[in-house]
Order: sequence, then structure tokens, then C-alpha cells
Amino acid sequence: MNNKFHKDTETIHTGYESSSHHGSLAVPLYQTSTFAFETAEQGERRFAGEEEGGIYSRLGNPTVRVLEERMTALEKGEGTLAFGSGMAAVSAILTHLTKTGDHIVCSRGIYGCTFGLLTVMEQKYNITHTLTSMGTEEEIEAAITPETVCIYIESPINPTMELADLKAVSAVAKRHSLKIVVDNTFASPYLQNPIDFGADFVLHSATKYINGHGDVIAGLLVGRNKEDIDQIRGSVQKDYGGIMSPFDAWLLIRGLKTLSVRMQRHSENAEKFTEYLKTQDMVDAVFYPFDESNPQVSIAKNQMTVGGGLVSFTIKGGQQAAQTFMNELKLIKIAVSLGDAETLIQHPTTMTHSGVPETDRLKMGIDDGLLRLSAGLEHADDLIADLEQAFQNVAEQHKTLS
Ligand code: MET
Repeated sequence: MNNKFHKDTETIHTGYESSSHHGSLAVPLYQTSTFAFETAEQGERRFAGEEEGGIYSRLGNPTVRVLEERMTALEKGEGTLAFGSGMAAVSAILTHLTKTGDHIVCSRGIYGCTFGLLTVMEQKYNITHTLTSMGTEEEIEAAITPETVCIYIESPINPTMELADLKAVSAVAKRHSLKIVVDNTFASPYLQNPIDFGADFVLHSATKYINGHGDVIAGLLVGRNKEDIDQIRGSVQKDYGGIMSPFDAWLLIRGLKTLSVRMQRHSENAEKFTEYLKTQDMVDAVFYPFDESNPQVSIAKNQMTVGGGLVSFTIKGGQQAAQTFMNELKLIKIAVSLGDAETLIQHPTTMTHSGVPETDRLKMGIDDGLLRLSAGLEHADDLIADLEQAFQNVAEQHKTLS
């Protein structure tokens, strides 16, 4: 299928022809570790890259390949690699792009385990990094050193929802011949395509919106150029070995089919959360890309189609108030992860970003009262009623104590 379709169609059809698989409508699950060669010479040709076909599932698997092709189309790249987790995708691309002595410019906020990986790279391999705001070209320029080789960003950032101006990032990267890597997990390929803005690599924790059902840990890395992806496939991915299992790919193919309708509902619910939270006395600040009072709303509207399913907010009273509030919720689940059918809430200071030292965490904009809500697919009225009763109960407790 070479035609270009809308994303809603590509999530369902791209990369698969049922006529080549006994007419099976669903993509078959090739749950096999290895592939039998017809002759010794055929095995030799496949290892030599002279003949297409299966060798061993760490090197490639037909079920995984369908998912990779679908993602390539959705992110408008030329190739995709599937990994066993989002962090395996992050570590693969950073390993590919850097060597000892190099420097990485990063967005001011990044996921806690990505921060952990950067710390390891610095301590073990002297690959250093600078965290900076990605709001203007001047800010990005100021962080670049002669050793800088790439710009690594999240947009929106986990969990502050701050945005990188992808046009500004691209302009600076061009001037200095730097590669751009964008973690697009929060937006999903349905809402934002960083390659359109000049990114060289786009990665996802596929655990989140790509899957959408909270039952898989997986990662995906899409490349603007096929040559880059082929090179990583044949080296870092093959030899480090952090691949995705065929069954997980099969579940992701199934989940991806509903990405378009899920993203619309997630976004509608998050918009309703934003409006509701802004009316609450106990809430200090609300962070949502498409909120009209967000100073970055024009950047958001330039690079995303809608605001997405995540909203963060700061509750008055710091960690204690945040934890009390979470404990009062009944329908909304306390869990790290996002993009699931269930609405989830988590406290970055003590959970996703607990590994980040306090001073770095505060510089990222994560204070002790910050909570991250991942809007699920439930009815918004039920979710807001749950938030409402939790705010009321926390207010009652305060009254009793004072
Ligand atoms: C192990 S904690 C984090 C899981 C996930 N990356 C999140 O941001 O929720």
C-alpha cells in the first residue's frame, strides 16, 4: 500500500496486505525466536544481506515489521525500530549519536529515567549535557559548545507540559549541523509530527498512547532517513539487543488501530479538566498546551493539532496536600504511566522524577505540589465528580485541623 492516506486510515492498514497471509484480517503473530533456512546456502545469503527473509527475531520479525512500517508512515519518516521499552529507544539513539567527550543540549525538563541515563553517560563516558529552555533560538544557542553533537528534547515536557519551539530548535540545529531527537510520547504521532519541523529522530514510549491499554512496555524510534535507521538496526539495536517481542508488537498493532478516536477523547477530557481545575481555590497553577492563558499557546497551536490528554497542576500545600488529595480519589487511579483508558494521577516529586536531585528537579519546574493527570476515556462528568469530592474532602480535613 503505497498511497498516502489520512493518519486515521494508516493506523489501521499501513504495512500489511492480508492477501499475503491467507487472507487473515488481523496481522498474524509470528511468535518464533528463529526462522528455518531451506538450505545452508540460503542461511549464508541471508546473513550476508543478499537475500530478504527471516534469520532470528532479534534481527527482525514479520509482526514487529508491520508495526515499524505503520509508525514510519504515521511519523512521516523513512524507517522505524521497535524496542523493549521507551528507555531502550532513548539509550539506543543516544549511544548511536554520541562518543566520549561529546555534549548534548537537552530541553529544560526530561523524564526522570532519561535524566538518570544522561547522568550515567556523563559519569562513565564523559558525555556531558546542558539542560535549557527551548523557547527561543537565543536560549538554545547559549547552551551549545564546540562539543555539542545533538539536541535532545521532549515536547510537551514530562510532567511540566512546557513546550519546545520546534522551529527554533531546527533553525539552531541547522546552523551548527546538529542532529535533533524528539521524544514525542506526550503528543503521539496523531497530534504532532516533529519530522515536519526538522527533527532527525522521533521516539516514543509506546507503552503510552501508541498502545493505549496499559498492558505493554515498549519503545519506538523513527528516523527521517532510512540509512540512519538501517545503521542502528545493524549495530546498536542488534548487538545491544533491547528489541520488542513479537507478542508486544501484536498488542501494539491492535492498540494503534484506535489511536485517532482515543486521542480525540483524551484531549476532550483533558480540556475539561483544565477548565475545571482553573476554578479551584486549592489549585495554584494549571499547565495545558492549548489553554488560552498559557504563554506558549501559540507555539502549541503551531505544532500540535489539539492539546493532548495530559494536564498538570500545582496544589497549594506542597507534597502533603498533593498526597492527601490523591488518596481521596476513588475512580482516578494513582499510577505512573499515561495514555491508558483509565485516568491516572501521579506525583512527579516522589514518583516519575524521584531519581532527579532536588535542585535539578526544581530547575525543571517540578515543585512538591505538582500533580500530573493523564485523562482516560471515561465520561468526563464522572471524572470531574471524583476530583470534586476529593477537593471537598481535603478542604474538610483542613478545616478540622485548623
Ligand atoms: C518508572 S516511572 C515512569 C513511567 C512513565 N515514563 C511516566 O512518565 O509515567
